[in-house]
Amino acid sequence: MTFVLGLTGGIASGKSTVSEYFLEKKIPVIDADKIAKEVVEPRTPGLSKVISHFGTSILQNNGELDRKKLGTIIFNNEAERMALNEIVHGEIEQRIDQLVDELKRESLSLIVMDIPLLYEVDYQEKCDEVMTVFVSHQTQMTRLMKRDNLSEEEATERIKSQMPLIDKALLSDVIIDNEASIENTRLQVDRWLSIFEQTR
Ligand SMILES: CC(C)(COP(=O)(O)OP(=O)(O)OC[C@H]1O[C@@H](n2cnc3c(N)ncnc32)[C@H](O)[C@@H]1O)[C@@H](O)C(=O)NCCC(=O)NCCS
Ligand SMILES: Nc1ncnc2c1ncn2[C@@H]1O[C@H](COP(=O)(O)OP(=O)(O)OP(=O)(O)O)[C@@H](O)[C@H]1O
Repeated sequence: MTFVLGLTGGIASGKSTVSEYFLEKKIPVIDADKIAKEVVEPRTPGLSKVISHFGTSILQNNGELDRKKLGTIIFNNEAERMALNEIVHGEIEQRIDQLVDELKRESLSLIVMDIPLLYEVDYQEKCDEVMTVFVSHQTQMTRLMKRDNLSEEEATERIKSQMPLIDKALLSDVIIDNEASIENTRLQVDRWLSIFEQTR
């Protein structure tokens, strides 16, 4: 039986940093952010629906989605965020389910689903365990502002648009503390993997 590990956390808490490590270890990772980008590529039904709702002003000159512009709209307006979620989440979930089915058919022992909004969309039901990548609010703010070049206000809005990270941590089976170095974080993942292998 393939074990499905859900990987979640808050915006900029370090999910990609952890999923890159799983990939280095040759463990397949389904990346929800990547799938979310694919469903709104040029000439997709997803992008057409997004344009119908948000208008052509959310496009760049080359016809691609202006992600920065759409981000500014949805992270500042709950109704617009819910509208976008309503448009794209169905297809994202279908693609994730399809990938999980395909990987399960390969009889792999472990696969990882990296889903930022895992609890928000109730995907814990589809996981054998959930791992939350946790950092303090201050660290999350600092890393988010630096990585995405955001003001304090913009970073706060983005963090507030998600379930509080502490609630995700409390709901999850495993917490990875990503406050210290990346090396330290990797050691915690190693520990989980070694327990996983011993108990299989
Ligand atoms: C708004 C968009 C265009 C901004 O694109 P951008 O390239 O700037 O960011 P990216 O997609 O890399 O997302 C960065 C992070 O933002 C957070 N985030 C993204 N969408 C949402 C959302 N709808 N609600 C809350 N947080 C979100 C996640 O933590 C994600 O990891 C994009 O995030 C998007 O299409 N979101 C809707 C799809 C979605 O819910 N994605 C989350 C994974 S399923
Ligand atoms: N332990 C760490 N020490 C220092 N910087 C870190 C650490 N972990 C991650 N970072 C940096 O913090 C930022 C956020 O990390 P990462 O992109 O992995 O988060 P994420 O949870 O995948 O974000 P998102 O939800 O936006 O996709 C990145 O710039 C990353 O390089």
